[in-house]
This record gives sequence, structure tokens and C-alpha cells, in this order.
Amino acid sequence: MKKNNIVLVGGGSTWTPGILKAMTTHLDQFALNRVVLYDINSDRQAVIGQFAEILFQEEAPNVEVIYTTDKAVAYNDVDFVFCQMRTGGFDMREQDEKVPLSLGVIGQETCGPGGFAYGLRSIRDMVEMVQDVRRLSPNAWILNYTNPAAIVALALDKLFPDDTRILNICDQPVNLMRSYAKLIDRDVNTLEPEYFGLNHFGWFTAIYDENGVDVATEIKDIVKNGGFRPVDAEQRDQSWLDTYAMVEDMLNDFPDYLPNTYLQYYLYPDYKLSTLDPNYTRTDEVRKGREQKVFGECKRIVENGTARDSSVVHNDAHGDMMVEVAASIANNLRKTYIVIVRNDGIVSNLDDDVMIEVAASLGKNGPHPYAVGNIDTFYKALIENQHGFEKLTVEAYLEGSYTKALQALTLNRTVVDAKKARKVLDKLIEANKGYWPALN
Ligand SMILES: NC(=O)c1ccc[n+]([C@@H]2O[C@H](COP(=O)([O-])OP(=O)(O)OC[C@H]3O[C@@H](n4cnc5c(N)ncnc54)[C@H](O)[C@@H]3O)[C@@H](O)[C@H]2O)c1
Ligand SMILES: O=P(O)(O)OC[C@H]1O[C@H](O[C@H]2[C@H](O)[C@@H](O)[C@@H](O)O[C@@H]2CO)[C@H](O)[C@@H](O)[C@@H]1O
Ligand SMILES: [Mn+2]
Repeated sequence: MKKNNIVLVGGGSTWTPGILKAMTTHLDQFALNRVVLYDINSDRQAVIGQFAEILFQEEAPNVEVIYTTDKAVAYNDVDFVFCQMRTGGFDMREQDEKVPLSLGVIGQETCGPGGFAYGLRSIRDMVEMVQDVRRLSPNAWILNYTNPAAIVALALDKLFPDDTRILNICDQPVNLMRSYAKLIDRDVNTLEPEYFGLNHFGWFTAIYDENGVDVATEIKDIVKNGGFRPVDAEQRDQSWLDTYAMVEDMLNDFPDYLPNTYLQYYLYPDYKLSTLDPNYTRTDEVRKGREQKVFGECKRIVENGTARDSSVVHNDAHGDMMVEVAASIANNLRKTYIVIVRNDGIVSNLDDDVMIEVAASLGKNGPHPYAVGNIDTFYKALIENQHGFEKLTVEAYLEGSYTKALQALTLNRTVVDAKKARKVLDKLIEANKGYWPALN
């Protein structure tokens, strides 16, 4: 098996220790020669980088570990880029959530105006990353997890249409699959999904077990009676438990398919707004929770010189998926993953340029998506509206267009009212000075 050189962009991310741990436990599936962590923030990078050195020294001493803030080191001779950057960090995530909430609109990092603001920040850094990687490692696979993945995917598809080695992925479908599997007491690896939609905006239409039986109805019947929880509920903050509980409402209203949890913001914007605190949002929860825990634990491990006693830095759906996706490509395993690809007829009654999220076989030539066919009016209309929002967001960025930005926000189901959209847009422009292009 080929030993891969990989770089983690956003090496100082809160998710990095879990991903590194997953790498050390998947070496038989995804062999490693060199792991580079790259971040623009040297302080964050140093903490996680020193942890990485200890982890690999203990678990895989033959793998070279480097942490750096130098792109030339990071992107040189790479086989796989795992990208998970957050332009503007948690300070700007806080603005994405609190600015809309201050004006009575949903504040969420990937949905609605928050996702719009984050998208306009992410595009610039993501484009730069692709250009840098391609200069130094023309054949590297770029596996992107950076959010808002829907907007990032659309922008990269528009700007690098011939680059067939960029793949955008979200871990939420896998996390939902793991949660369903627990609900019906099955091994998730025996289940095969059918899925369509946009990122953070899709539905499972079927889930087949190893005998070809669709178990979606069994899952829906349990969820509709309440008590749906994430597989890793004991590690979750209350807001995530509330989010999973909303799947029951969605299914009772729209029983056709199992919905992605993020649809709650688009289907029940008034109710969700009434539950959100403009002064204490998910960013506050993450900073007090995951960020402190991860950085505190990495510092403790560095002081003690061992990671062997650590239960905080563990595998999770996110890390496992990132490594398993890379393994499926590197070793041509052609396993099924839900990924984001250009539609090009997969959903027959949607435009070709929509970046859809769909199940695909993943091998050395990339994703081969499974055909979906025609989708029903309700789903088609929801997706086309949301795609309009995403497309106009990308065009607003590329053209520096205030009008397109206003159109995008007005289309979004969490906003709708154009006067509200204008107020939110103007306040977001102020908050994002230095990150966004000028919008005229
Ligand atoms: N696709 C998914 O399903 C999924 C799942 C989890 C996280 N994510 C995404 O992963 C990213 C990291 O999330 P987090 O909560 O750990 O955030 P974080 O702020 O802890 O980590 C992001 C890191 O990226 C760094 N960074 C910012 N700009 C950079 C650039 N231009 N180049 C290199 N590094 C840069 C920051 O300094 C920071 O250390 C976010 O985009 C998040 O939305 C996606
Ligand atoms: O609010 P955060 O920062 O905790 O999470 C935002 C991310 O939420 C989803 O990711 C899940 C993931 O699906 C699951 O496997 C587990 O690792 O928890 C994550 C969240 O806690 C979403 O898919 C991502 O896009 C978000 O970045
Ligand atoms: Mn996601």
C-alpha cells in the first residue's frame, strides 16, 4: 500500500486531534509517510502540533510529523490535502450568529445570513489554498470540509471547473447514519443510504440493510415517536440534543423522507428564532466547551509527554470519515459515501450546475454518484430556492455586487423580507470589514 503525504489545513482546528487519532487507528487502511499541520495561527498550531508529535511518536513512530505556518512547506509534495479552515476564527463565527439575531433573524454559522457571511469570508482563502496547492502539488486530492461547504463547493466549481481532484464533504450524513444505526441496533457499516439535496439541506430517501431491505420506515416510526438522539449524545451540548429532537417535528409534518437536521432552520424559522439567545450562541458554547477541552487536554498531554491516558482526544464520526474517505480514494475501494458533486443530470429535474449532496461510489477516479432521477415538487422547489441563494452569494462575491447580495439574502427562507435582508446585509458588511470584497 502506498504511504501518503498529507497536510491538514487548519491544523490548529478543534477537530484536528480527533482526526489525527483516527489516522493512527486507520494506518492499515490509509498508510502514511508524512503528516503536516498547517495553520495561519502559530499559537494554536504549536499546541496541536506538539500534541501530534507525541501521539505519532507513541502510535506510529515511522510517520514524519511537521507543523508549520509556511505554505511552501505545507503544500510541497502532498498526496492528500484535508482542508478545514475557519476564516476569521470563532470571533467572526460569533458575528455570523449574533448580528442576524440582533435584527430578529436566525443566526447560524452555515444557514441563513450567518452562512452567507461565512461564505463570503471562506471563498477568498479557499481559492488561494487551491492555487497554492496546485502550484506545488498538481495531483494532490483536495478533500474539503471547510464550511459553509455548499457555498465553498459552488465557488470552487465555478472557478476551477476542470479540477477533478477537489471534493467537498460534510460529516453530518454519516453522523445521522450512525445515529439511525444505534436506534435500530444495527452496525452502520451494513447500511447503505440513498440521499439527495444540497449540503445541510437534504434527505435520506432510503436506507438499505445487508439483505437489501429498506429500513427507513422502521427508523422513521421510532423517530416520529420521539427521543431521537445523536449517537454520541453524551458528548453533545444541549443545543445539539435540541436539534436532533426537531427531526421528530419535521417527520410528523413531512413524512416522506428522513431530513438532515439543518432543515430545521429553513422549515421552522420563527420557532427556531424564539429558542435562540442573541447574547449566548453556539460559539459561546463551543468556546467554553470543545475549544477549552481540546486545547486544555493537548497542553496537558504535552506537559506529561504521553497521550496514552487520554480519553478526551478520541475518534469520532468526523475523524473516521475523513480518513476513510481518503482511504477509499487512495486504495480504489469504491465504497459509498455521501459527497457534494456537480449535478450534471444526477437529479434529472435540477439544473446541471447545482452542487448536490448525494451518495456516490468513491475510488481512485473520484466519486461516481448514483442516479436519483426526478424529485417531487416540494423538494425541487425548496432546493431551487436555496440554490438561488447560494449561487447569488457566490456571484455577489465574484462581481462585488450589493444587489446580488441583497437578492441572495431575500431568497433565503430564514429571511424572506427584503427590508430585513437589507438591514442584516448592511450590519454584516460592517462586521466583515477586511474579510469581504467591497459590495457596490
Ligand atoms: N464539513 C463538515 O461537516 C464539517 C464538520 C466539522 C467542522 N467543519 C469545518 O471545519 C472548520 C474548522 O472548524 P473548527 O470549529 O475546528 O474551527 P477552528 O477555528 O477551531 O479551526 C480552524 C482553524 O483554521 C485556521 N485558519 C483560518 N484561516 C486559515 C487559512 N487561510 N489557512 C490555514 N488555516 C486557517 C484557524 O487559525 C484555526 O486554527 C470550519 O470551517 C468548520 O465549519 C466542517
Ligand atoms: O457547532 P459545532 O462547531 O459543534 O459543529 C458544527 C458542525 O456540525 C456538524 O458536524 C457534526 C458532525 O456531523 C458530527 O460527526 C460530530 O463530529 O459533531 C459535529 C458537530 O458537533 C456539521 O456537519 C458541520 O458542518 C459543522 O461544522
Ligand atoms: Mn457539515
